[in-house]
Formats: sequence, C-alpha cells, structure tokens
Amino acid sequence: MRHSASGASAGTRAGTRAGKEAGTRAGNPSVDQVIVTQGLTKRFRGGQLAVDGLDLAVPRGSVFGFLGPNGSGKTTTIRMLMGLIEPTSGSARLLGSPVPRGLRRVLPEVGALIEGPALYGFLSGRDNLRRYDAADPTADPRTRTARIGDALERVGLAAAAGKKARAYSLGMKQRLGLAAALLQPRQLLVLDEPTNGLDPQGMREIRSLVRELAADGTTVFLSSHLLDEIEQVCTHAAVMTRGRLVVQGPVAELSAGARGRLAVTTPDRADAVRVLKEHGVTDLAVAGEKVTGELPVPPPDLAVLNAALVRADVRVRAFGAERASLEDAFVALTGEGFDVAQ
Ligand SMILES: Nc1ncnc2c1ncn2[C@@H]1O[C@H](COP(=O)(O)OP(=O)(O)OP(=O)(O)O)[C@@H](O)[C@H]1O
Repeated sequence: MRHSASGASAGTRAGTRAGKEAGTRAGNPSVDQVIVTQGLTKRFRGGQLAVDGLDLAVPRGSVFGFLGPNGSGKTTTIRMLMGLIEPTSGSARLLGSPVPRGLRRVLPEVGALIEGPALYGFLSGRDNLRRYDAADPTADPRTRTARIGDALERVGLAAAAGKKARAYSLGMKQRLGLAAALLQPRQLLVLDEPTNGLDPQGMREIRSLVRELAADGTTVFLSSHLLDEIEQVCTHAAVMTRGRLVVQGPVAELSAGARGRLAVTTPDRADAVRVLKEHGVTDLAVAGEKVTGELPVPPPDLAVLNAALVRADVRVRAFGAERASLEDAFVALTGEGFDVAQ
C-alpha cells in the first residue's frame, strides 16, 4: 500500500487546535534528541513481532540513517512514530512530545515521506502541492503560491510543475513527495526509503537534497536498506535486524568499531604470509599477488610491519589497511551478511 504522511496530511486529523496555534513553533527546539523511543514494540495481530524493544535516540541536527534489510522493522517503526499505527508497548517522543498524544502539537514541524507519495495522476505536480497545502490547517493560504514555487525549485521540479503527475518518472514523483514535505519549514524530516526504485542519478539528486536540508539545520531521519547510501549521506546511524536494534551512533564510530583488513601486494606471497603471521595478523588469504589478513587488536604500527616484510626480502608493491565499512561493522555485529535484495 502506498501511503504518504507529509506534515500536511499526517497533521490533517490533528488539525483544528494546531490551526489556531499557527505561527507558534510547536516543537520544542531545546530538546537535543528529536526522536527518542524506549522499549518500542509492535506485534501485529497475526503474531508477527515486527519491532522488538527499540531504544532509539536521534540527535538534533543529525542526518540519521535507519538501516536494515527488508523486513527488519523500519517502516513499522516510522509508522508508529508518525501515529499511523499504535505500538503494542513502549513509548516514543517526537520533538519532545509523547507519541501519539502530543503529535497534534508537533506534526506541523515534521515533514514525512512514507512508502512513496500519494499523488493524483490527473493533477499537475503544482496542483498536487496545492491540494496538500490546502489540506494543512497550519498552512497560510496567502503564502501558498510562493511556498509551492520555492518547494518545486528546491527539488528541481520547477520546469516540470505543469505536467500531470502520472507523466512523472518515479524519481520525479519521489521529489514531488519531498516538495510536499517541504511546503513549510520543518524541524524534522522523516523519509522512508527515499531513494527506493530510483536510478543512480535520481539517488544522487535525493542525497544532495538531503545534504542541503541538513546544512540548513533540518534534522533528517531516513530509512534505507542500502549501506553505502547511509555511509555517503548520514552522520549517525542505527542498524536493525529482525525488529531489533543492533547498534546506533555516529557513522564514523560504527565503522571504526570494525577492523579493517591489511592488504599487501607482492610476488613473494609465502614469505609475506609467514611474516604477517609472526606479527599477529590472522585470517590470511591469498588471491593473485594480493595477501590480505585481519589486523590484531590493538593494531600494530603499520610502518614496523612494512619494515619487517622488507627485511625478510618480501618485495612489496603495495601495502595498506583497507578502511572498514559500515558493512564490515554490520557483519561483525550480527555475524550475518547484509541482505540487499529489493
Ligand atoms: N500490517 C502488518 N501485518 C502483519 N505483519 C506486518 C505488517 N506490516 C509489516 N509486517 C511484518 O513486520 C515485519 C517488519 O516489516 P517492515 O515493513 O516494518 O520492515 P522494513 O524494515 O520497513 O522492510 P521494508 O523495507 O521491506 O518495508 C515484516 O516481517 C513484515 O512482514
């Protein structure tokens, strides 16, 4: 099911009182964590435990990647955060307000794109945005045209704004959904798999848009099953597997937690393996002229290791530690490969 909840539509139900409060900033800017969950759990009626005791903390100002293979519970978590489904147990706060009770107050500050935008194909991109904005009781109709123009500009759809949405590519639809989430200034953007189904160019465009929004001070929470996407754009990440949180923190720290592999290129493979073994390198593998292995903890001084190879008459063509990726961290933490099946 395709379902969207920009601040406009998700906030619609919440509307009346928030409408009266238009002009006041609902979210509390003093909170350091824009999303906090404690023991958040969802068991579906069929018995499926989709989210299991989730403790999440999303710092203000971060680009936070919510990472996990398909089916790991990301969408279910996001739907609970936006008040679209009820948790079975546990609690959550969005911009300092309890979910779902306090959502009415803070949803105008939250832009969301969940499972692709709900668009009318027979309306133009611009008219779809008009419809979204008109449904938002906190939106000022006097500034509507200007705000819609800005949002279209921002996502690169100004030139295509008059085209019917059904003629849009998937990437354009996704960008129009983002424009809908950007019709008002937001403290927080929640994007569920924003690059799903996009070609590499479309993915790059969304990533650079996310970076721009973050540079303007918006906290961005985005889910993805693509590790390298998270590494490229996120400052922080949380990793989910089978409904459970495996780890969360700054991306640089998560990757650093996994050890990189040492790689030596040499025609003298046997001698290289012997010397590396003597220096505590384990899990040695030889492929062509490349010898790789796991560095011990704490890692030795690489200059000393290189000198030892040279002393043993190993002719070194290339030498270096390969940087650990978030994928290495994931595999090290879960003992599983990362399933990237669509
Ligand atoms: N309405 C529902 N009723 C029963 N089970 C559900 C429902 N929605 C999701 N699930 C199950 O809960 C688990 C988590 O699904 P969820 O959609 O949250 O994962 P996800 O990480 O977002 O994956 P995807 O990227 O594929 O959407 C899956 O096993 C899914 O089949």
